[in-house]
Amino acid sequence: MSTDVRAVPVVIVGAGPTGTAAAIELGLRGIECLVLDRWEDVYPQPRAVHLDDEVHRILDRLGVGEQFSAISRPGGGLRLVDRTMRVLGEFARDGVSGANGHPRANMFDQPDLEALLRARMREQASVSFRGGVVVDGVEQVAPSRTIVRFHDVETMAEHTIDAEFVLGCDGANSAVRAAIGSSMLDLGFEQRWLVVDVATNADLRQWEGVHQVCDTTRAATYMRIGETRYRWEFQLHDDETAADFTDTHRLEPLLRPWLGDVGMGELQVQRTAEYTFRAAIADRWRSGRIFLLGDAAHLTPPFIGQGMGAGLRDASNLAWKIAGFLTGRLAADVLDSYEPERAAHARAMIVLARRVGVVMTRGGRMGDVLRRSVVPLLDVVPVVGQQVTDSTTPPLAGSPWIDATRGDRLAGHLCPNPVIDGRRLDDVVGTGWALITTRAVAPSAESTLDALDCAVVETAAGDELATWLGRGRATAALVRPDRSVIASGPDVTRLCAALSTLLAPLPALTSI
Ligand SMILES: O=C(O)/C=C/c1cccc(O)c1
Repeated sequence: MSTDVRAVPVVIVGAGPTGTAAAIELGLRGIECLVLDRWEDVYPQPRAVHLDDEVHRILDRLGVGEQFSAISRPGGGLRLVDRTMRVLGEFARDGVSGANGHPRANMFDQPDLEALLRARMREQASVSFRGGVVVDGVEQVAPSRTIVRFHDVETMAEHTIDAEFVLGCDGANSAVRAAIGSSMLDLGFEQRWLVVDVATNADLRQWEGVHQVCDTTRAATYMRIGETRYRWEFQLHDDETAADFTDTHRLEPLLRPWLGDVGMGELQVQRTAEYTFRAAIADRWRSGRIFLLGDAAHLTPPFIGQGMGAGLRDASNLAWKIAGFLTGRLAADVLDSYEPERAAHARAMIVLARRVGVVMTRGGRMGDVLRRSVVPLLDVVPVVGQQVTDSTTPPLAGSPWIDATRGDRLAGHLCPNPVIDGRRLDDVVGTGWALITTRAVAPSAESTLDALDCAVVETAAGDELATWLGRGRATAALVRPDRSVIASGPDVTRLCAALSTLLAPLPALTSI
């Protein structure tokens, strides 16, 4: 056993997008953390392909938003088609979302995004990364002390480290989840699908959104994810495996409906792989100061492209809370808000994805007939109809850190991100708290907010923010570092008072 026991405030297990995002968020707040991963480099194969405009804002806050725009391609939205490609329903997402300031659908190749995140993580002075290691044990020995044991894959040298917090971002087979005795609750969806990634210079001339083929005999998904990159997914029959589709003769009949006059010889098949699409959520996301994030906490079928985004939302929800606690500015109860806020949101997105999956794949011949009326179906199932159409995700709820007292119409919602004097609100406000108000702030409240390091954004009638406040029947809104509204209302003084009960002032700078 090595004797290199040392301590670090936060250990992050897993350097996928969720773990890296959490590390960057903590690093930007000066929190020391150690990130451990089985691999030195990012996994080179394509996987997730879509993030929405809300999650693009998270990437902005991490400092990789512009780079992400450069490696991603705006998507056209979602189209449900039958097996003859007749359009059953279309949910267009072309154009930039007014609220968030980014394309509502962003298509990309996961290794490209992971490379950006890794590079950004390495820029954080307080973050260390150790690849080529496997975590063997995570044991909380005292309320603020967890021992993480890991070994070097190459040398087999064993190490231990003390952490105050451990973030399990270690994926679907999470060792951290097992260590805290949490189990995945099956939410009733499990299907084997074939995933086919193709590169080609040929233009397939298809609609630029995601095509979901609703067909009980062979449900399928097609989408363009880059200038020269395309993704197909096909439900596998019970007697099939991905190995049956490695040669182009077997693949051609599957791809042909989208190829027009493009020949198979013009396509480079980058990868065929089998995935089991599941809907599941962890029964507990936390034990003491050990937390689960990303696929360790939830598995979302890919039919609405919300799987990876859920992990980035977890990181964005939790990191400021841990940093606030470790710097003494937030009380420990802020940590209690992570699981209720994120579990309810993740579950809603899983259920929505599962419903789209069911519409696509189940019901036999009668199901095919019913799917012809899928548009009315989406109208009558509000969560599917409204969310698939709007591409907005549900407001956060369920914790005292969202003060959704009766009548507060904005609490839990993301605040908009308009351009103010040439800069987006998120750039103006940075990584901290903000008060958005249509009324001038009284000097006493202003000095309170200043001591709390809470930015004040005054907005005038006719501005986008003022219109948003007006729709919420509020004149001011208090916005958390993750841009969710904690409370809104007509009384700035009450909001300031509320913030002072939650947030300690910045420590005064001591002069020498
Ligand atoms: O609703 C959208 O805009 C995108 C949906 C989507 C994205 C990626 C993969 C999918 O199967 C669906």
